[in-house]
Amino acid sequence: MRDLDYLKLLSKQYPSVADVANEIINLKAILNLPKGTEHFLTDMHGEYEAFSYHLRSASGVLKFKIDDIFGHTLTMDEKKNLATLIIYPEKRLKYVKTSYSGSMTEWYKVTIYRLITICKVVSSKYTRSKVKKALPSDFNYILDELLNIESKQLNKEKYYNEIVDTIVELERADRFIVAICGLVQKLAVDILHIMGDIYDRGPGPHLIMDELMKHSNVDIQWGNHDILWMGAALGHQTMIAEVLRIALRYSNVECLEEGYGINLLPLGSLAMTVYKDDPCKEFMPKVSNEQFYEEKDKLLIARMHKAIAIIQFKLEGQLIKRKEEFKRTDRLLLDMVDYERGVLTIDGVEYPLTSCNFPTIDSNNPYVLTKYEKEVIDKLSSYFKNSEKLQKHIYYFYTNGSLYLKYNGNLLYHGCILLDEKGDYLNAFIEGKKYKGVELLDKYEELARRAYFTRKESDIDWLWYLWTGRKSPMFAKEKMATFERYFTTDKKLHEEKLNPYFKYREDESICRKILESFDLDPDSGHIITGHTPVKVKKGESPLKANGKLLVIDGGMSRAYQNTTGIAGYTLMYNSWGLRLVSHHPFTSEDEIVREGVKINSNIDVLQKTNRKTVGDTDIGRKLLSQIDDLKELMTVYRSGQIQERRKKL
Ligand SMILES: O=P(O)(O)OC[C@H]1O[C@](O)(COP(=O)(O)O)[C@@H](O)[C@@H]1O
Ligand SMILES: [Mn+2]
Repeated sequence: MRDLDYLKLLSKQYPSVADVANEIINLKAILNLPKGTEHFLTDMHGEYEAFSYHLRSASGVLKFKIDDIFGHTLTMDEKKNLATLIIYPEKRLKYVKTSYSGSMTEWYKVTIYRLITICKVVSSKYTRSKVKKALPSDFNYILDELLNIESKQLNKEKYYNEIVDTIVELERADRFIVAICGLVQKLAVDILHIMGDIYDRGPGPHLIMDELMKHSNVDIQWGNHDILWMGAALGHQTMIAEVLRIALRYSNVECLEEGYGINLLPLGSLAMTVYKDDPCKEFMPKVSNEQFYEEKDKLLIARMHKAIAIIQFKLEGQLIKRKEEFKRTDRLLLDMVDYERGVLTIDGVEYPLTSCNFPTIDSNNPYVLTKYEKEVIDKLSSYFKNSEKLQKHIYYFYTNGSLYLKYNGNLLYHGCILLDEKGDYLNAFIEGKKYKGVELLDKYEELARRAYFTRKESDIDWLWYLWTGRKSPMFAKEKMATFERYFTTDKKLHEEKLNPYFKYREDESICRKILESFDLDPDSGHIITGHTPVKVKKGESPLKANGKLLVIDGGMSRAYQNTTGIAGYTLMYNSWGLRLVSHHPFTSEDEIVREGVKINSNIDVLQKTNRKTVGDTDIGRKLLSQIDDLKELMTVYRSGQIQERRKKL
């Protein structure tokens, strides 16, 4: 029996038996709608165009919907063109107008009828009120009418045709098509799960963030690269240096300067002064669009890249020394360099450095910044802290993100659950207490949130730990061999050993144990993760542990497509089950608009179940408990314990 005070409160919202009955009927009806489609994306690494394509096309699912709806009544080309229009309506309309030889009036009418048909199908999964809320304001009334009448219904056929004819006559067809295509995109997916690593390597993470913030239903599982940016945005100088180093390594200056208004001039001046005669060959940017860069531009970027890398190594050293708890003294590499002989000594073995020009390093005090370096990093950190856009994006990470998520029976996280060599949960001591498994993740999340609220450097240091620490579930590797990768050639030194979890994730019993420890059903649940690109080229499968665990990082990041051999995976979980889609490299929007979408996605059906309804989901369970509350309210109304307040007629 619910508390009477609680029911009194509820009675304010539902003041009469009739109101309660209406709501119960409404909720029960919702429980029987098909489960909404979940769309999982991971490791976008700044690839805005590919991301946007996935979002607009629901990762190829729209193309399949069109096939289902129109079957053989349309040709393959017609279906392809329709899909292209829905994905890129503005650009495709422009293209059609210049290339179509028939009557445009006819084209508009036929196209609008087809779009309405598709829209009806994708909206049929939702309540009328949810669809109404999603309608674009310009065409709210008209779309509501068109979606809810049958064109063949007696007396309505003329009315329906009249609406469509008038839209075309009044030259509103372009805007109407753009609006309805946007609606189809929106309704095709109910919720978007982003499994982390939006940032670094590619040019457009800020654009991805803008797009996500427009979306109505998104959750993010923080990736190590996102955590890095979260720390940088809070003004943490070590992480700012790291963010800039990676950006310069991939010559992504635009994202910083134009996207976030971060002025790189001070760093440029430092680089040109301090490294003016240094060829900086280890720091040449990785650029795929070579032709846009002149040699002198590349050299400038390389020098800035080196300048910030050295600042990063120094600041990291300072952090490691002040934070003994992180147990990271193995990374105090600047102490291990003989600056006269140009060698690095690790565990008694000497490795020659590829170059040894360190004009800002005092060999007796290698971690101290020069006055000039300090001035530059101070300025840069004020730019990061004052970038309004960056601050908004990071706030969004905190409000819509978490370290892991349990959703409809599945467990979602970016990297790993830390295990030891024996496959048991790895213990970690934090602030004097021992944690492992779920508790460890919860503790890390608490620390990440504390950093945002206190903004104390010693708290923000924990974000750095999550970026690269030995026991970080997002990084999941023993160390980050950045210095060695720049300055030594010995491949053994470049290795970054993965946590034993990556061996055990192939083991079904371990994956089941993990699901159970999160209070999830190991029979029906799945673990869904990103972080490690699946080397499809070498025969690796994204399905591990008999399909209990899925790794959906297939390399949306262009920089990793050579390793993976594909352009990424996306996962869809609709009312029929889980479907994994693999993608061929994204070419360009213009090419797709011209040539039409390619049918290049393979779909593997992982689980074909009876059709799931909202009643089978987490939301469904909440609705069921609301129904129970309402039933009790009805009982107390009837027994007179609470008075009904009937509306006056
Ligand atoms: O390939 P890049 O851009 O040099 O980055 C290499 C670094 O990125 C990392 O792989 C981390 O990034 P991921 O989370 O994408 O794996 C480090 O372990 C490694 O040192
Ligand atoms: Mn990652």
